[in-house]
Amino acid sequence: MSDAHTASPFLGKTFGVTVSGLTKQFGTTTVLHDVSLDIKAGEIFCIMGPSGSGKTVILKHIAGLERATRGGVTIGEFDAADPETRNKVHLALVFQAGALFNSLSVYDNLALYPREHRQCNEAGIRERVMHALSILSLEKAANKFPSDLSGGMKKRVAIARALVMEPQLLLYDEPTSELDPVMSATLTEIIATLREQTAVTSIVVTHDRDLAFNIADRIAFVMDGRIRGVGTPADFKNPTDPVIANFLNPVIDLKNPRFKQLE
Ligand SMILES: Nc1ncnc2c1ncn2[C@@H]1O[C@H](COP(=O)(O)OP(=O)(O)OP(=O)(O)O)[C@@H](O)[C@H]1O
Repeated sequence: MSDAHTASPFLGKTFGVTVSGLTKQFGTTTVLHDVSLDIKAGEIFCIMGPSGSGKTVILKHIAGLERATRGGVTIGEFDAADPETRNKVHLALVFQAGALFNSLSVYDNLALYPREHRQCNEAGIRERVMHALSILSLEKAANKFPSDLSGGMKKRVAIARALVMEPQLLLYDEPTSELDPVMSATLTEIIATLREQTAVTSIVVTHDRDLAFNIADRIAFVMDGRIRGVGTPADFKNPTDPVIANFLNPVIDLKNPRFKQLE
């Protein structure tokens, strides 16, 4: 069995992701410069970096939602930009906004994908939906509507919905944004537990230092559309690169002209 296909209780397969020389231009602006990453099957891989550095654009290329200007992404042996790949790889996205349908109950939000894809009968769908809800401790919320839920619960529902798709690759964009510290810690545990239970490859775009350092097998730092460093959390405990060090432990200098207006 190759490195790209380790056992997963879902479909018996999970996938590594290779980003090769990925360059992306929007109009005349280049937002990704020759980005290369080798994400192993079953790994929790975090992508960190300042706002606007290109993290979400990388994630969108992995999800097949953007076309590369040069270079590309493969998921296992499949080209991420090929629409057929979505039929071969179960990929689920947990986006910043959660994107739940407000007119549908939590249960129906989760049941939507298997119903649309006619994957099983209603009894089978019920089993999958309730299993996903139980992993996220959401059984009691099944009949509620998104408007009745807190931000943290909506995030958990979004993850449960992704799980119903039986993903082999889970992509998270800022999973802990807008969450209080306790809920952030809970979510961190959930992501780690899911990987333990399902061996799913998880790619997490985040600003959240605690999240990344607690769950990542490896972290990539993206600065101005370029990879600045890749390593384990231990590698970055005391970073030698001053740019990464300043990102992780910013030194606020109130004499800096940027703060003049505050005086
Ligand atoms: N569809 C688009 N058209 C034009 N420019 C875009 C588009 N999508 C992203 N960009 C630009 O690409 C750059 C990187 O954006 P991206 O969303 O990847 O940043 P990010 O690192 O995820 O930031 P944040 O942490 O704030 O979410 C930004 O300058 C953004 O304005």
